[in-house]
Amino acid sequence: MATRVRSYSKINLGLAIGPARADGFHALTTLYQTLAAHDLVTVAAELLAPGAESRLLLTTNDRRVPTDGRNTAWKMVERALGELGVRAEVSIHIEKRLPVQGGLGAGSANAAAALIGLERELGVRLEGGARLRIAAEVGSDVPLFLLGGAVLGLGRGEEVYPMPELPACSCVVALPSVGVSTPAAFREWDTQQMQLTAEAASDRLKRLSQAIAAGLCEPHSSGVFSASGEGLAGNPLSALVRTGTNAELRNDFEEVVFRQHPALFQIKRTLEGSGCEYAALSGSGSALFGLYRTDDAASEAVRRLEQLGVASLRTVTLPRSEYWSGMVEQVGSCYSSRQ
Ligand SMILES: C[C@](O)(CO)[C@H](O)COP(=O)(O)OP(=O)(O)OC[C@H]1O[C@@H](n2ccc(N)nc2=O)[C@H](O)[C@@H]1O
Ligand SMILES: Nc1ncnc2c1ncn2[C@@H]1O[C@H](COP(=O)(O)OP(=O)(O)OP(=O)(O)O)[C@@H](O)[C@H]1O
Repeated sequence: MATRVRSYSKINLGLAIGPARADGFHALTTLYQTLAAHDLVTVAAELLAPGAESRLLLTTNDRRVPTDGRNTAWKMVERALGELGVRAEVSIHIEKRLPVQGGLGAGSANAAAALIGLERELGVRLEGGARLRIAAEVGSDVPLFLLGGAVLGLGRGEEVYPMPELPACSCVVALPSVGVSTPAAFREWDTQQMQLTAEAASDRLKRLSQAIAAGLCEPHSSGVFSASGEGLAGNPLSALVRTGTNAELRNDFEEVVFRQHPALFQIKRTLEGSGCEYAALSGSGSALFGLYRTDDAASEAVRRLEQLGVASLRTVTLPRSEYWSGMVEQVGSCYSSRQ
């Protein structure tokens, strides 16, 4: 038997970049939201006798994905076996459906999915704190995938806090053909922001935190919350975006990435057409997303992107309960392609 795990993606509803830290990372405040669009990660694992060496085999349908110790899923499994103090033979197959270097956290999600598959296969579960710790060692974006739904990311993005559920809504992700390197985007940010004092850089983080808190609080504090509104109307996501748009909900990477790739700004404008609640770059890009009030509005966005010659995918935002309920499936053979 093997375990197949839906390795869901994320967008960053807002992302503020703070000062560069001594360890080479940047302080961040970000609001992650998981999406239903996913890769498939299939794990088969068997315990080995004490004294044997662990054996890992990683395969994938995408030539750009490393199949050795550089792969995020490999790193995660190696660390998890070490933490559990066991030896095992582990096969991982990654069926890539999401873009590589897209800003959708696909590689990071693969790492979390591999851990979840491994635990299922071995019938063990790492303690919660240890899971988050090794996830953070593998990458700043990995821990969010151990929570799912709407997640606040602090520190370098690895310090994660579950936020109130935001109801699912239609999402269109535009997939420009360029890839953006995350470290290069951070370096470019530093070059552009050299004149900013550390205090001013920290203030950016605070302003986004305040926008998130104010937005998530608004439907409750104003007494207008209603589940009966059409699409996004009257829900906390809508309130967040409405409050945030007037304040600080944005992605700082846009300042860097749009300058280097002006076509991406054009795509954001296209996503912002009728019925769009909010559109932004995700992470360091190159993917951009738009959130829509209705399915018709999302279809219209896809059509307009097609006219521009830009590929896209239609998906929905994935609240935490749905993130976990549909994630795992037991399969007969490791590489079966049934979905
Ligand atoms: C841009 C985002 O996708 C936003 O969600 C993430 O911050 C990136 O997370 P990730 O891909 O998991 O990134 P990591 O693998 O941890 O880091 C890759 C590289 O990006 C830079 N990096 C990353 C995160 C951060 N807070 N500051 C940084 O400066 C560092 O140069 C680091 O070596
Ligand atoms: N499991 C994996 N899947 C995809 N890429 C991987 C994986 N493991 C390592 N990599 C390497 O990581 C690089 C970035 O991958 P990824 O697709 O996660 O970027 P991303 O979508 O920009 O993620 P993020 O939003 O976290 O910045 C790739 O160029 C690839 O060489």
